[in-house]
Amino acid sequence: MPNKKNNSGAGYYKEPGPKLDEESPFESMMERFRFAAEILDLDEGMFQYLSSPVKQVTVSVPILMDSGNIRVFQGYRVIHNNILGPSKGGIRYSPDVNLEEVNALAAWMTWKCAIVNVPFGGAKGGVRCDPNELSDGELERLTRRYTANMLEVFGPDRDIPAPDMNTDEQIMAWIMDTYSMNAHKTETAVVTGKPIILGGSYGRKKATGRGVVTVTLAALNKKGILPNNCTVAVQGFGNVGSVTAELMYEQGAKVVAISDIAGGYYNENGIDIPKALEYAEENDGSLEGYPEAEEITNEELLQIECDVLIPAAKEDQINRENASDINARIIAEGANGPVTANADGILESKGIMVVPDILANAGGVTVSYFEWVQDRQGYFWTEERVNRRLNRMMRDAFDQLFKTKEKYDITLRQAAYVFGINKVAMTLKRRGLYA
Ligand SMILES: NC(=O)C1=CN([C@@H]2O[C@H](COP(=O)(O)OP(=O)(O)OC[C@H]3O[C@@H](n4cnc5c(N)ncnc54)[C@H](O)[C@@H]3O)[C@@H](O)[C@H]2O)C=CC1
Ligand SMILES: O=C(O)CCC(=O)C(=O)O
Repeated sequence: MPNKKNNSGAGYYKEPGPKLDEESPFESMMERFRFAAEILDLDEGMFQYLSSPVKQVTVSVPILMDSGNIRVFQGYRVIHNNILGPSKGGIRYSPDVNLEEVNALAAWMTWKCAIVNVPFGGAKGGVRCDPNELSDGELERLTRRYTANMLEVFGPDRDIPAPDMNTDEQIMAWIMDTYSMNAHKTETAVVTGKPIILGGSYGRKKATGRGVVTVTLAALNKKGILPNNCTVAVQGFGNVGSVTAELMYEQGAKVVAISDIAGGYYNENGIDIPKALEYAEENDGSLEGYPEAEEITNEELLQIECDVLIPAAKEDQINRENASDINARIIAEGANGPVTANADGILESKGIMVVPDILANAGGVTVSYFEWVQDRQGYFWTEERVNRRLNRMMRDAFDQLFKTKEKYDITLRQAAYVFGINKVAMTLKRRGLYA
């Protein structure tokens, strides 16, 4: 018999786990999880099952640097849950990567896959490094050694990585090749976000941004705002931010601000996004020194008066310190975890509609799923077919969560957690782990 939840309230669930910062990504995830657990009346056993990662792997990644010295990096992979299928999630390279962050990102993948209805569990990985300080050769050796140390974790039926911050299709190609060398056969489906020539999917590169735009348009529609009559600010100009800015621009929106790690650029008349893309392309991905716009800070970008704010860089950008200064009508979370749990209530009280990360940026994993399907079938789709199916799945997920929001009279974020967690819990019950 399942344990029955006691009735001592939300505090009951706060018991286990390490002491965390009030605004840590993991604590933000758990805060929302606890809320959804109360609504769903999850019993204690189910609560603990769904909040505990299935597997946390930490590896040392020693590599030979170009200098001839050995340097050892820390690598992580967390499988949060695999009840819906093999676990899925990106790999990030960043000096900030740590186990607690990866735990949060892996759990978000679990709820995200459930929301868009792809048959995957949730995982995430990373290596604590500054890729800007590594040569191409060092980056390749790092990726291959990390993959070699994860051979027992990764696998097309077990756990399938993909790109995330500071990782790209070349890094996915090295992962695929290292895994295949060890499997003694070419195993394209072990990783997604690969180059097309290696079994990648048309549309994957732009999929996350495309999905952000699909749900942003749906949110604008709910607010009665036309896309060609709206202003947009985008934080982050990498894979997610640049594509989102480009596609919103193509929709006729006025993109008034963009930024990257070096700072932001503002033009009240709208930034010419194709020009900005060209500029970044010519400057190694950086917007630094972009002309035809006023320089602003990332903090100022977040406070710009606009219809849609799209944080597409990293976690914890909108928090209890600055949430009351946000002047957008809609926030569409391109990044994972850009708004902390402490900011949720402040944004809600200001009437800002937040399209949460686990819905808004799910286009990436959706097309990763298409890529995995194509690799396993050895039959490849056109870009038009990928984009059409992506738009439909994102739109369906938005509508489903909107219904859940209305049913419980909660925010869209709360609805996303309720829907995702409920689906995983129901699947677990059907599979009979409790028997
Ligand atoms: N690549 C993908 O398919 C997916 C990415 N995401 C999430 O989207 C976010 C961005 O990922 P990508 O675009 O792939 O990474 P990326 O590495 O391609 O780009 C990151 C961008 O953010 C900027 N940035 C970094 N730190 C910043 C800071 N402190 N302030 C302002 N800008 C900063 C960088 O300069 C760069 O322009 C991450 O949270 C990632 O987890 C979510 C779903 C899928
Ligand atoms: O494409 C994927 O499999 C995962 C993308 C990802 O890491 C994310 O959605 O946060």
